[in-house]
Amino acid sequence: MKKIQLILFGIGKVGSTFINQIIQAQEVFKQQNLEIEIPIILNSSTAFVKDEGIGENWKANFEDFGIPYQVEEIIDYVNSKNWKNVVAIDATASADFVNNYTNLVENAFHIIAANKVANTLAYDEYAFFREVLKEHKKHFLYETNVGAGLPVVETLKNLHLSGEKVTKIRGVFSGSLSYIFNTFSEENKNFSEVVALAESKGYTEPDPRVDLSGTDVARKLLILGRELQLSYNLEDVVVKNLVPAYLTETNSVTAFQEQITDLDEEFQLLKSELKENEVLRYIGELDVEDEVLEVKLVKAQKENPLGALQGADSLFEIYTESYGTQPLVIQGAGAGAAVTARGLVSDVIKLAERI
Ligand SMILES: NC(=O)C1=CN([C@@H]2O[C@H](COP(=O)(O)OP(=O)(O)OC[C@H]3O[C@@H](n4cnc5c(N)ncnc54)[C@H](O)[C@@H]3O)[C@@H](O)[C@H]2O)C=CC1
Ligand SMILES: N[C@@H](CC=O)C(=O)O
Repeated sequence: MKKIQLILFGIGKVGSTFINQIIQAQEVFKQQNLEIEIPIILNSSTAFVKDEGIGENWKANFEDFGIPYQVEEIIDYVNSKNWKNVVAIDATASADFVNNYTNLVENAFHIIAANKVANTLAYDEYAFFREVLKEHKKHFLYETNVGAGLPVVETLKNLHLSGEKVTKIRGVFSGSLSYIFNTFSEENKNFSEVVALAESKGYTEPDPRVDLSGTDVARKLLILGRELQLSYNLEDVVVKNLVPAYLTETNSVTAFQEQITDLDEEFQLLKSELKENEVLRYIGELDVEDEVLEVKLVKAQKENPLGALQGADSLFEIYTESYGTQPLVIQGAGAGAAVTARGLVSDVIKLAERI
């Protein structure tokens, strides 16, 4: 039996769903000769440790027996246990936490991340971390960075590494914005109400401005570009920001949520300009040949693939030399705790096959 210890950073919507999926899938893991445990769970200030695995009562135990921690103490503790296969799961959205990645890898942790920050650092830092991984022979998996549980990163990587020339990637990369524009186009609700609904369903980032500003889609575009070994930076992506400057940086998330009604009038106007068979779509496009990375709001006809999307579905069209005029298409729920957590579990299984 191969034993794997998961150290879970971030027990919000995705992290807590991940714990429950891991607990519920124990029998399936056993059939694959795997014993997968989560001995440590952490939020930004508190850790709960149980060497044999946290078990079903983890929430109550975290509240009752959680202790303050420093990441360095967690690393020392894990080292003292001599566990053979240790994986840090990053289910935070934290840029600060990413500063620990190198230290974790140097201390024998593999990393699986839903957090997109490490893959969108300045190119030099991104490349440096790849070197650290190579030097320490550790794995870093992040399928959920793009399209939540959809197999986008691996598909693109496989195409590229098999010598297929990818010419363009285009689509609706944001599950939350897909949901927002689907609902806003079809229902008689203010834009601000629809954003609040998307937040309540767990589709947005912890700070919804990361979605509405285009940053989340720009990150995904950059991550895909870097899978094609293109050394772009976030600044290379031309982005249509839906959040006005005065709501972008200076206000807290709560203050933004209180002021988001300021956007209602502008979006109502945009909606009134739509023809009957049109919907708004926030799309990403990477044109490899023309070196264009762009995130923009467009009008799409309901009967074409972009316009026909439902719910929080994302759509990725990959154009290559072999998939010329008819692209390879990956479509499905692009956000939500259940699909994202399952994507993390699937990365754990992939990692287990490699170690
Ligand atoms: N919600 C979704 O549909 C998807 C989310 N993701 C990514 O998953 C990550 C988590 O998203 P959610 O669960 O929705 O967010 P969330 O806000 O519900 O949870 C984040 C958790 O991280 C914790 N945290 C923050 N800083 C930390 C630190 N330094 N150390 C340890 N814990 C820390 C917070 O206390 C919170 O428990 C984000 O990076 C997001 O981009 C990726 C794909 C889809
Ligand atoms: N907020 C993101 C979640 C997945 O990455 C999105 O809306 O797509």
